[in-house]
Amino acid sequence: MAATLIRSIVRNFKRPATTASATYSTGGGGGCTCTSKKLEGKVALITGGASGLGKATAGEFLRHGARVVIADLDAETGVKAAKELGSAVEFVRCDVTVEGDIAEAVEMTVERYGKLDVMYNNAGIVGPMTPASISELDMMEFERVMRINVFGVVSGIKHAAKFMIPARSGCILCTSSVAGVTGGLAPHSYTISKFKIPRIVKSVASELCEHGVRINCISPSAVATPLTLRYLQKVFPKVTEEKLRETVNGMGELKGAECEEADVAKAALCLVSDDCKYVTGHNLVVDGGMTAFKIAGFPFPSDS
Ligand SMILES: NC(=O)c1ccc[n+]([C@@H]2O[C@H](COP(=O)([O-])OP(=O)(O)OC[C@H]3O[C@@H](n4cnc5c(N)ncnc54)[C@H](O)[C@@H]3O)[C@@H](O)[C@H]2O)c1
Repeated sequence: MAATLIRSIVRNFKRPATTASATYSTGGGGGCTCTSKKLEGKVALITGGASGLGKATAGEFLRHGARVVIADLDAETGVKAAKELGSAVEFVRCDVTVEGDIAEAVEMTVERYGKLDVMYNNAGIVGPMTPASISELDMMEFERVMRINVFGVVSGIKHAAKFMIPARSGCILCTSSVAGVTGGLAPHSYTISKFKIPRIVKSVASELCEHGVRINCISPSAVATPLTLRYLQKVFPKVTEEKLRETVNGMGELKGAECEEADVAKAALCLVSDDCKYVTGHNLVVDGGMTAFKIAGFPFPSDS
């Protein structure tokens, strides 16, 4: 993700990004255009829900009738986000690298609402952008990224499953990335951590199936969120949010479509709602065709 963005930014500083007119989603801008509420009466817990994709998904779940608990490391942003989103949202401070925090967030949700229908393990970090070479990888940093992006996800699955298995219902979602679909899009630590998520999901789905519990993951391409901006600014300190949005929107292969947080949120909604009641162990890639691209002139040169 990060390396592709950097290449794209460099290209875009030289030539203006193609302007696109539509979005990946049909509703655009985060508003719900449907008439039926897909999560009416459901209770969802979202890690990393204070910002970016987690916050956008919290908003989408709310619009569809869910009550949402945001679990995040950043208490200030989390409290602000919960206030902004409304009274059906609560914040709980939680560090996903601490198993006890996850266990408490799940227990608190079940105590308060009597159940847990949706567990969304979304919290993640990119980690350092450098070094580029595996031969210089900082193993402490590698461990830190794995602890948040992998340990945190497995821990979230474990503690949600404790309630969902006896309830014989529930749905777990995890965030991977296109960086976990094809190599070379992001630093090694991030890439390795994201490659693990679809495999974890397959492994766990094989057990949870027999309890009527679904588990899937979602793999977005680059979206203009605080995470993307923060990390790009480490390489290009002058990159603005506007420039980032312009660049991200020029990255997908799908013509006439722009990528927004809402596209990921709507795909997440689809996976956790009954629209996908027969889908489990799946990795839904939301990338505007980025990982399905065709190399120009291959296999037949354009002038043949
Ligand atoms: N933005 C993108 O382009 C993109 C693309 C593909 C995948 N993703 C993935 O989507 C997820 C969300 O990313 P985002 O872009 O919304 O980022 P973001 O930085 O906007 O939000 C991530 C949230 O996770 C929280 N968090 C970080 N460490 C935590 C911890 N130890 N415990 C609890 N919360 C913690 C942060 O406080 C933050 O609120 C991540 O897993 C990321 O890898 C993002």
